Amino acid sequence: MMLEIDVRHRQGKFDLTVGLSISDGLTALFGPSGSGKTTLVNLVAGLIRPDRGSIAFNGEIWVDGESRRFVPPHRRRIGYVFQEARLFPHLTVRGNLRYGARFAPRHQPGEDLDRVVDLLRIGPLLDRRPALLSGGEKQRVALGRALMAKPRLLLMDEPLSALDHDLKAAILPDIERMRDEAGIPILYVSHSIEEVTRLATRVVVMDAGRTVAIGRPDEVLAVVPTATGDMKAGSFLHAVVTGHSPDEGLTFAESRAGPLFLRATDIPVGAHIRAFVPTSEVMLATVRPEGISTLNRLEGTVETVNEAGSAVMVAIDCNGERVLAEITRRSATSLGLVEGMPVHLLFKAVSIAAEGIYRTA
Ligand SMILES: Nc1ncnc2c1ncn2[C@@H]1O[C@H](COP(=O)(O)OP(=O)(O)OP(=O)(O)O)[C@@H](O)[C@H]1O
Repeated sequence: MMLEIDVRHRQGKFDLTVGLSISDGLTALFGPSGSGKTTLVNLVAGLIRPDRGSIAFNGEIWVDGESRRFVPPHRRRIGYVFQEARLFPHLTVRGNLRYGARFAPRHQPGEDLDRVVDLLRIGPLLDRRPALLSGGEKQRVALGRALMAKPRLLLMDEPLSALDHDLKAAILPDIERMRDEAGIPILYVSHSIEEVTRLATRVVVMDAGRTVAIGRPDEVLAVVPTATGDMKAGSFLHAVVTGHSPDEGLTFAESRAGPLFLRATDIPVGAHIRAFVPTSEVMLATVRPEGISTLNRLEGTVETVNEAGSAVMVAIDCNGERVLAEITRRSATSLGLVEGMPVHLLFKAVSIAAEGIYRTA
């Protein structure tokens, strides 16, 4: 499958200009609030008509400004799952699923109910009405209802953001199965690095109506837009929470790179986390520093030294964890940094923002 998007659309002061090809798998649209993710999804769904440009799916033109062609939403055969499940309250789960099948094309029967029920583990819920379901169960049924229509493309706009952490964790494997077994391409909007790293085969990072990075999650998520819309480069350290010290306002964690001291969180001991360390916060030293307040002190080997604008980006391998440090050219020269050189890394506990610490399992 290939979805080709080349559109320009204005909404008040907001201007979206996107040229993008999306293929099979789960493509995550990621970016700060107001960056245009929902607008892009609505353009693909046919809920908004772009000012200019075209959208084509497998060569079938859905929108084209020049020829004024516009295929209405119900003819595109797209499944759409929103933040809230929007189930019919008067129908049982089975009734909601069967309703979805009514939108399957005439010449093709709807998806097999048993298969969808198995895929999403909703068998025990079939005779219940939505009012008696938990948030996570409702969302699973909404996914099932979308699948029953045999969509050619599934759009999911923050489908898990209303769920608490445990419900999210329970439903993520279902979405993975949908991605891998149902074989339907998915365009998935999310704010959560945790969801995106786990689910996406490809990530499109958006900022202010533009695509600013496209690639595999591990390639592009080292550059994350902040809530203010700025781009912030950094690296993720994977660690396990080992303890808390509320009096000191600290959480302790252990990573392959060494012990980490983080701002206090309520993530339980034993949980796996990722901590986003901004490149600008990492200091480098060639000798072990003594008598300083900085709590995080790691050791590693210089992997690469690359010029990045007026600064230098140094990648350091810390026992398998890769940390990026941005330093001035002057510092890089005075330290004599070269590949293979052992270095000490320092960053303060407070240099990792609370929202830069994510639970992964
Ligand atoms: N109907 C509209 N008229 C004018 N401006 C609009 C309209 N709808 C959305 N916008 C603006 O377009 C921009 C993009 O909105 P959009 O909802 O696509 O962002 P988003 O990335 O999905 O954000 P969020 O993550 O908060 O859902 C925002 O600045 C928003 O205020």
